This record gives sequence, structure tokens and C-alpha cells, in this order.
Amino acid sequence: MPQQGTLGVAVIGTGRMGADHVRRIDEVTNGARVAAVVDIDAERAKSIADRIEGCSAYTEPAAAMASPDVDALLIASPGPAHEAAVLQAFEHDLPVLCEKPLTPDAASALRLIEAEQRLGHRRVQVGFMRRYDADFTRLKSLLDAKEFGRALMLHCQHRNASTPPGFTSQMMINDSVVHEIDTTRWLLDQEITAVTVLRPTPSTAAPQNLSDPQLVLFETSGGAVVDVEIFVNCGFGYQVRCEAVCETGSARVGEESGLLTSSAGRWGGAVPQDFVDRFADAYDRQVQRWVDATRRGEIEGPSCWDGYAAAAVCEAGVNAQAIGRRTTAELIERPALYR
Ligand SMILES: NC(=O)C1=CN([C@@H]2O[C@H](COP(=O)(O)OP(=O)(O)OC[C@H]3O[C@@H](n4cnc5c(N)ncnc54)[C@H](O)[C@@H]3O)[C@@H](O)[C@H]2O)C=CC1
Ligand SMILES: O=C1[C@@H](O)[C@H](O)[C@@H](O)[C@H](O)[C@H]1O
Repeated sequence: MPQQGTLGVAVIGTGRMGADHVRRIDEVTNGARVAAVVDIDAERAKSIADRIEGCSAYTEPAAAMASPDVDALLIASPGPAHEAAVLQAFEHDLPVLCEKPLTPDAASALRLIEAEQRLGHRRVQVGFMRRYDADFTRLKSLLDAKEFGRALMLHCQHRNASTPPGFTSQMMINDSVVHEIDTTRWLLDQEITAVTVLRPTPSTAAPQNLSDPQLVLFETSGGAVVDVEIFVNCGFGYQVRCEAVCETGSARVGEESGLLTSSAGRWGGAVPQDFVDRFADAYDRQVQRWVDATRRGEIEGPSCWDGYAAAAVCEAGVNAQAIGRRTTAELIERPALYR
């Protein structure tokens, strides 16, 4: 890995997130370049590669990994394709930034944990980008410093304007609430031990068969309780909020800010429309920190362990959703590589 040289990144999956990461690495990130793009849709890969000097297009991740121009991988294919790509990356001993979820279930995440342990060193950072958001980082510092004592509860809201076709109630947990699962574990430095899911009468705007919104409750190993409103067809925009209620005070992130206007008898501002807009800075910081660490020969950030723990809690959540009862989340003992 060239310590001084520019990091050649192959971006695997060039859909919504992958294309945005390609733009980011090409235009925003220092010390890296897009050396290759990979997509099973050959035309999509080619049309993106054609816009970037020295970028090759492939339809198979293994082909990009074999290229001498590729030093590292950013995986942004759909969750079910992550396991195979990460295992191939281990064969080439390449550093990986893998979009969330690490994998869609705990058993496959565990296979990656086992494979990374066989490799003997960490190679993967999971794309839980909220850990790089300026407001969430401030909240984390405040909680770590116990400025208001111990955190007792988190109240979270996660709203999307709308969902793509095929989005299911299970995906509300695996794809969306997975962010709150990681945020809770990270902010409180505790594991989630049980999940309960309550389902109000769905919104009339919810697509057929989608139980939207839902209220998800977590219990944690330190005795905290967390509630998450997940509402993925709220219609009006993208909102991610979190309030930590502590012993002597509370702290909140995600309130709208920025430009406020007053006109025609009303005042107000804008609601971001999606994650690419709301978390633009966090994605930028996440990728820059990954590139910087990789160029130093280090791996930082959320690990395969974090990806596995999130997957295990998601499974408990999907189960709780199906049976309408509290479900416990079980984790294996944390291996030494991730302590
Ligand atoms: N951190 C965040 O806030 C967000 C993360 N994501 C994550 O990013 C990943 C991608 O999501 P989207 O961009 O929304 O999906 P998408 O459906 O827009 O794009 C996926 C792309 O991957 C390609 N693809 C499918 N299988 C592949 C394979 N085996 N190898 C290479 N390419 C393959 C598809 O042709 C498509 O171009 C998912 O893991 C998703 O959960 C998505 C949205 C936001
Ligand atoms: O990761 C994401 C999407 O996959 C998910 O579908 C959305 O609900 C989240 O808000 C977004 O951050």
C-alpha cells in the first residue's frame, strides 16, 4: 500500500450510493482516486467509468481486485452481495469500506468475523456514517463526558419521504432502523439486549403491505431504554433526530436549522429530502477518514463486530415485528480482534 501515493479505490455497485461515493472520491476526497468501478449492469459501470480519467469498468468484483491499480474497495452493492465481495477482498488482503448493512443476517456477518480473524487483522470498516456526523459526534462527546450524568433513555425519530418499490416492513428494520441500532450501541457504549416492535394502524399513504410507521423499543445491557419512530413514507422529507435524556439534563440532535425565512405571514426553513442531502458532510468525513487511515496502513471506525451486532439485533427486531412480542438479542462473546 503506497503510504504517500494516491489510494486507488474500486467502487463496487454504482447505484444511488455507489455513484455518490464515486463523485465524492473523484471531487471531494483527498489522497484517493476512483481506479475502477464494478456493477453487474455493465452499461452503468461503463458510463460512470467513462467520466473519470484512468478508471476501468468491470462487471465482476474479483476482476477489479486483481487489477494492480486497485488498493482498496468501497462496497456499495445491495446488502446480500456484501458477504461474497468482502470474502474476496480478504483473499486479496484489501482494505474495505462496506456500506451498511455489513450483511443482511447474523449468520453471514459471523462468517465474515471468522474469516477476518483467520486473516489475523482488521480489514473492514462498516458504513455507519452517523458516527461521522458533526452533531452526532458532539452528542457522543457529551455522553462520554457524562456532562449530564448517565444516559437513561434515547428518543429517536427516523423519517423518509418515501420508499422505493419493493420496500418491505422487514426492511424498515434491516435497512433503516439498523442505523439507530448502531447509533444506540455507539452512543451508549452498550449492547442491545431486547427489541419490541409496535405497529399502529398504517398511514393511508403507506404502500400496500407496508406497516408504516412503527415504534421500535430497545433495552440495553446498561439498563437504558430507547424508542425509535420509523416512518418511511412520511411524505414531507427526511428527518433523523435523537434526544438523550440523562440524569441531570437532555441533549438533542437533528432539529432543523440553517436558513429561516419570514414572509407572507409565515416563518420557517427547509426539510432535507433525503439522506444524501442530510448526511452529505458525514459521508464526506467517513470516506476521508477511511482513506487517511488506509494510507497510514490502519483500519478505524465501525468494525465487522459492529456489523454483526447490528445484524443480530435486526434479526431480533424482525422476529419481534412478526410475533408482536418482545424478543431478546443474543450475541457471541466479542473476539479479541474487536476489543
Ligand atoms: N449509509 C446510508 O445512509 C445508505 C446506505 N445505503 C446502502 O448502500 C448500498 C447500496 O444501496 P443503493 O445505492 O441504494 O442501491 P441501488 O439499488 O441504487 O444500487 C445498487 C447497485 O449495485 C449493483 N449491483 C447489484 N448486485 C451487484 C453485485 N453483486 N456486484 C456489483 N454490483 C451489483 C446494481 O446493479 C446497482 O447499480 C446498500 O448496502 C444500502 O443499504 C443505501 C442508502 C443510504
Ligand atoms: O441507509 C439508508 C437507506 O438504506 C434506508 O432505506 C433509509 O431508511 C435510511 O434513512 C438511509 O440512511
